[in-house]
Parts: sequence; C-alpha cells; structure tokens
Amino acid sequence: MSPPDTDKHEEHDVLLLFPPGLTPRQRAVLHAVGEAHSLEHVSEGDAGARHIRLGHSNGQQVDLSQHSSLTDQQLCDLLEQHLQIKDAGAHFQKGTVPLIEEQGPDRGSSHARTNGKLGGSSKSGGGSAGMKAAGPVRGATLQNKAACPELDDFVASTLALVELEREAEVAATQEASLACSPETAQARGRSLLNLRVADAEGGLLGRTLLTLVSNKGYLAGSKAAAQPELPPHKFSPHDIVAVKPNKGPPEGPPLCTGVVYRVKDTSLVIAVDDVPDEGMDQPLRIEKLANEVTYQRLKTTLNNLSKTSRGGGAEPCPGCSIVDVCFGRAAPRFAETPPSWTPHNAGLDDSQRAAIGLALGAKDMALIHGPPGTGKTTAVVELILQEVARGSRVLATSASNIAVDNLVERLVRADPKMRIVRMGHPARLLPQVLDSSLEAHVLRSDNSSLAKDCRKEIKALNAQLLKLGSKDRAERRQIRGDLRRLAKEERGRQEAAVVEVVKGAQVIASTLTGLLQHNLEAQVFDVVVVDEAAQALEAATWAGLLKASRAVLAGDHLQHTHTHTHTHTHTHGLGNTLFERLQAMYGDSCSHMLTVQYRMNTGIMQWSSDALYQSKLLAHPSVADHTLADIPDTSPAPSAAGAEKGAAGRKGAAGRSGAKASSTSSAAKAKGNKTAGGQDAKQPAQPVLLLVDTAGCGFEEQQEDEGDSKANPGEAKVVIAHVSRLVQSGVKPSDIGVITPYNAQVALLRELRTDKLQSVEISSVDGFQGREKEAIVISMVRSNDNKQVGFLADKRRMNVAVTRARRHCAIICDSETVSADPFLKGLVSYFEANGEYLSAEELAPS
Ligand SMILES: Nc1ncnc2c1ncn2[C@@H]1O[C@H](COP(=O)(O)OP(=O)(O)OP(=O)(O)O)[C@@H](O)[C@H]1O
Repeated sequence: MSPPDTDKHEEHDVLLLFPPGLTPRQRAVLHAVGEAHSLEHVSEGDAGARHIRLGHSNGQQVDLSQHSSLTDQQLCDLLEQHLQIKDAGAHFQKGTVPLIEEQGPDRGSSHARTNGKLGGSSKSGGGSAGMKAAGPVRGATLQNKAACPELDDFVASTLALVELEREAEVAATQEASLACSPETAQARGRSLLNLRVADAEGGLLGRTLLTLVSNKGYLAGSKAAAQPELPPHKFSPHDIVAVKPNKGPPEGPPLCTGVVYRVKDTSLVIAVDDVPDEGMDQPLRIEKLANEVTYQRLKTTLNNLSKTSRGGGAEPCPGCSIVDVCFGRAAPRFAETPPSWTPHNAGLDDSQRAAIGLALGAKDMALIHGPPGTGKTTAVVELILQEVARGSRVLATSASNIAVDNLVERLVRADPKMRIVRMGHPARLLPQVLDSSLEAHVLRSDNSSLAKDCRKEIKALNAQLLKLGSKDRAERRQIRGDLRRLAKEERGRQEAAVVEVVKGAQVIASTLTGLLQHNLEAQVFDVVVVDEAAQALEAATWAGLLKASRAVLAGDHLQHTHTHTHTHTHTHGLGNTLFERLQAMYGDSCSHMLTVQYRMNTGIMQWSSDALYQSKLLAHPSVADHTLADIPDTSPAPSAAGAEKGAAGRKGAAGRSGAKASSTSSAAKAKGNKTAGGQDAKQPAQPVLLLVDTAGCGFEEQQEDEGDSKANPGEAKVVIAHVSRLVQSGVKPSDIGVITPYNAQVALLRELRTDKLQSVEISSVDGFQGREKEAIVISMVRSNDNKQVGFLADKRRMNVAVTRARRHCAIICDSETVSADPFLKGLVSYFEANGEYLSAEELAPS
C-alpha cells in the first residue's frame, strides 16, 4: 500500500505533522518511535484538533493534516519515507506499546481528553491500554504551597482536635446517662433496663456472645425470639455498651463492656471479651458508651505519622514516600512509560482508562477524581484487578462500611477466585459479603477446627453455668477456670488461623477506622486504594497510607464530605480531607477526572457540570435523554392549575410575589421531550427539571422547639403534593427520593406522608450520599425576611442533592430567599431557564 499523496521533500531533517484522526494506538507507536530514535515528539491542541509532530526539531515541516486518518501501514510507510524509520511496524506488532491518550512534555498544560467520544473503548488491537500521557519526564508539580502544612504542625493541631472531639463525645454520653434518671435514659433510647442473660456462646477470637432479653415477662425455657418485645431503643450494631446491675448507681462501674452484635425485636446480642465471674445472673441494664477506641487509634496513627519525620533512628515505614508527597517534600512521580494493561472490563470509557493508567503508573500517589455517577468505583475495581494481576498486594479501604462492602461485592463478582478478605465485625457487614469476611475465611481454614471444638465446650460450660445457683460457688469457680483456659486455647488457635488467612490475601478490605482496630500492624502492602477518599478524615486516611508504598485516592471533593465530627472541630479543620488538600496542592498534575457520567439526564447534569466541574462532564448516550416517560407505565403528568408552556425567563425579580404564570422553557422541551433515541416523541410524564416557587405564598420557615433544626410546613405540603403527582403519573414511590438539608423538615415530611407514599424515601443529604433515584424532590426550607440561607449555601451539599436524580429533579423553594446567595441564585436561574416553572399556589392551592 502506498502512502497518501504528499509533497516531495528532502529525506532528512523533516518534521512530520500528523492529522488529528490518529488512533490512540497509532499515537502510542509514534511516541515509542520518537523515544527509540531520539526525535522530537510533541502533541499540541485539544480533543479533535490535536496534532502530533514527530521528527527533527528544526527540520522542514511536512503537513499530513489534510488526511482525516491513516492506516497503520500508511503510517509506517510515511515514517520510512520521511524519517528513514523502518521499525515502526515492529512497534505495532509487539502489542506491548501502551496506548496513550495524549502526549506532551508538559502534562499540566495538556489535560487528557476523551476526544469528544463517549463510552468508547479503544478498538485497537494488541491488548494494552495504558492511556495516560507519558512525557519523557513524568512528575507532578506543587502548585499551591499554601495548601501544604508542615508535618509536625499538622500532627500537633490534629491531635488537639481529636482530643477535643473525644471530650465532646464523652461529655455528651455522660450527660445523657448521668444527668437523667435511668427511666429517662431508657425513654431517650440510650439505655435498656431490666434485662437478663438468656444465652451465652463463644464467638470469633474467644469473645462471648451474650443474648440479652427482657426480664419483665421473661418466659423461662423459651427461645429469645419468643420473649417479650424490648422497649423502643437506639442501640444498633457497632455500638459500645456498658453492662451494669439494673439497680446500680448511674456512675457505678460496669460489670463489663461489649459491642452490640445483633439487634432483634426481643433481644440484643453483645460481644464481650471477658465475662465477669460474678454479677451476670442478676437483672441488668445496658448503657451506650462513647467510642473512645476510635479516638485512641486516631491518635496512635498520628503519632506513627509523626515518627516518619524524625529520620535518624526511626524505622523507615512503607508509606514514607507518600508522606513526602503529602507534605510537599517531593512531588508525585509517575513511571516514564506507563505500564501496559489489558482491561478486565471492556466497557470502560476513555476517561476511566486514562485514570486507571495514571494510577498504575504512579510511583507514590495518584488521585482519581470521580464526579457524580462517573463510575469511580467501576474504575477503582478495575484498578484493583489490574494491581492483583501484576502481583501487587492491595489494601482496599474507604471511610464507610457500605462503601467497602460495595467494593468487595464488585471485586468478587469480577473475579470470584481473588483472595480477598473483608476485615471487620461480621455484624457490620452486608450479608452478601459475609463469605469474604475474615471470620468466614478463618472458619474454612484447617487451623480453626480445633478452635471449633473449644467453642463447643465453652458453649456447654456456659449453659451449665447458667443453671447453677448462687450457692454452687466451688463448681462455678471450677467452670470459670475451665472457660478461661478454653477461651485462651480457642484464641490461640484462631489467631493462628487469622494470621494464615491475612498473610495469604491478595486484597485486604477494611474501613479506615477498621484498620485502626484490627491487628494489621505487621502487614505491608504494595498499594493502598482509598475509595470515597473525599469523605474520610485525613487523620483516618493515614491509617491506610502508612501501610503501603503507593496510594491511590478516589473521590470527589466537590461532593459532601464526611459527617461525623462535632461542629467546633469541623470548623477548625478536623473535617479537612487529604483528597482535597492534594487536589489543591498538585491540581490535575497528579489527578485524573472522570468525565462521562452514567446517571443523569443531560439537563440535570449540566448545572452541576457548569457550576462545579468546568463544564467537563458528558452524559453517556444511555442516559443523556432519558426521562420519566421512558419508564414503562408512566403517563403524562396530571396538570397543575395554570401550568403554562411558554418561553423561559418570563419571571423578573420584581414579579416574585403571589401566584405567577409558569412555563416550560424551550430548553426543557428540547431535553425533556426526547426519547433515548433522540427523536421527538411522547410527552414526558414530568419535565426533567422543575422549579416550584413558594415566594409570596407566606410559607415561612419555623425554628424547631428543641434543637437547631428548621422546618417549613407550607413548603412540606407542596412537596407532598408534587410527590403525589409523580406517583399519579405512574412513577413508583420507591423510585422517588425527597431530600432536605434540615432534619426537622425530614421528620415533618415523614409525618405528612400518606400510606401510599410510604416507600418514598425522605432523608437528609447525607442519607442519599452515593445513591440515586429516578426522581428527586428537593425541599430547601429556608424562607425568611432576612434572606438567611444557612448551610444551604454549601455548594457540595447542593451538588450531592441535585445529582442523585436520574430523570427528574424538582426544587421546591422560596426563590426570593435562596437567591440571596449567589450560588443558589445560579441554581434557581438554571432551573428557571431550562425547566418548567410552577408557583407553589398552582401546585397546592391553599
Ligand atoms: N464505562 C461504563 N459503561 C457503562 N456503565 C458504566 C460505566 N462505568 C460506570 N457505569 C455505571 O455507572 C453507574 C455508576 O458507577 P459507579 O458506582 O462505579 O460510580 P461512582 O462514581 O462510584 O458513583 P457515585 O457517584 O455514587 O460515587 C453504575 O451503574 C455503573 O454500572
């Protein structure tokens, strides 16, 4: 095959300008050829306008850009003709040249693009797909020194904040238990009175599981399930409890402490390390305790972090180079040639491939920035599979149990043979991942059969013990002695089994705080992957980072951060996350943003994309045009009185009182009235975007009687009216989510919910984090003369709220109040301009 026509040139000192339409593989080969022959190799321009120049820097330029594309053979012929390079074909045949999405010595100036393609996987052969830029020198740069604290300062200030946090929690717990009578504590759900031990059995690692049931109305000889119901309470698995004599003084010492293992209507099972010799056969009460262990572990982690800066005698820890990057002593480094890899998931889009390529090539630290619905966890799963395939030992972690379970479930589905061990108390895990739990692995291991025998004996002895009266002291003492011996033996056997399982794992999965609690001290990993890293306290993140030589953090600092700190420590910086800090320090030079989202109709996505992600998000074709009307059985909306389809922007600031005309903008029609196929088709059941304005309706916000929260009863009625409309038009109640930032409004809306709407989920923003619904209704609550919006103004919170919606998002608000905040004003204006507008009066006439 002959190359396409080109002007005739000298056969040396030539600089070739290639057309933009090269395949990623061709670009990769050009890069490899440039490196092999020490030629200048530059990539310029963005997306569809990107050209590659290859050749001699001062040579005569041969412009090939008039050709829309080249075959591999044509490319080889051109290289041979103009640059006398004969081995380009061999690069194609090797099949190991990594694909690259972009090239350029200055990675920071040319960010990887998807070239306008959505969801496209590279069709090129060879099977390698590392797609991130690989300039000759790979290293990120510190772009914002101010975002980088000194390590010692960070440790000192964070230790102080952790202590403050601990004190606050202890004080709150003590206040709850000491400042009121036991009956009041029970009424508040923090205590359970008059219980008895109905059963005791051995558990993992020598703990005893005590089943507590109500002593009042106790049915002797019946199973726990047949006992009377316990009063309402707030105990849940993971809580730490103190077991006390029922009539003992409030400040009296506990008989023992334990962790709630299982909660049922008639019983509560707690796991106890050491059952006391005396006192457990009397009526008991349990009280919630502050979880001081977590704070202690956080402090230990911070102290370990601080040791890494001492140099000299200190042992070098595996995470030393990560520490250097995070405290600005060294910039993140990347392999000069990104490792080649064959995707396990062939459906990955270009931005996911690029992010995985970046992470695989990271020598110390890389970030995967995953805006809403962009398949961050999908990318993280692929990354872990790739790491395991290349022999790495991986620590997979996240701030929450649910995120870790999600990861484990997807990893097991992708590779059932992978040796993955989920650490953590089985009571805290989703049933579908129990099979991967440490406990399940240990039970399957040979080493645990002897431990099982010990447990049987323990159970029998415990049963015997419960039958003995208080006079049988000698016999009780004898049995206690046997129990202690057996527990020790069981623990020894099980510890050996645990060591064996942990040592053999390719992936250890745990929450960050779980890492602090489990004895993984001696364990070292090649890479730690932190999912949802933007929701994790930096102090907790270090528990994982100190255990590995490389780290990949995946998250989105533009969505809501973690939730469990007290306000005062949060405002002083305990709530800051490492993900956000690194993003501020190094910007895009060590991070790759995923840009294709698989959740939202374009109309919903575009606000978030424009407001927070520099308009970089693209909707995958499978979701770009989807509407409620595409769900089978969804019919056109029952019309609201006066709902008008007209031009957008009919509502000036001056006209914001009383019932107003409403409209559907042409933009909304364009977006909402299309099927996924793109043709104009059936009328959507509801528009994609809806703004229901309560301005001028007199729906004032109200302060909660006890507490700081707010509610808005008038607005709540409008919310329920709109939700009812959605259900009437055929949307399943369980496909609808109502989000409001105020707990008092959550409670009010739940009260107003009719039977038909019971499966509509109503929750705060936190309750919807990481989740999605077909339709989301947002109740903003704030409506006041002073135009105060409080924490509504938190961009991340509102970003999470809006981006939970797949096909329909409705905002119910007082536009006059909320528009006092510029960010919210932008949101309201966007909905007004691109969606349907209704006055609250029209939707729910008063
Ligand atoms: N390349 C892809 N092709 C098709 N669907 C995809 C792709 N990547 C992700 N998805 C789908 O997008 C949805 C979201 O993916 P995933 O749970 O990985 O995203 P996430 O970014 O972790 O989500 P969140 O916004 O909740 O944090 C899932 O249904 C997933 O199957």
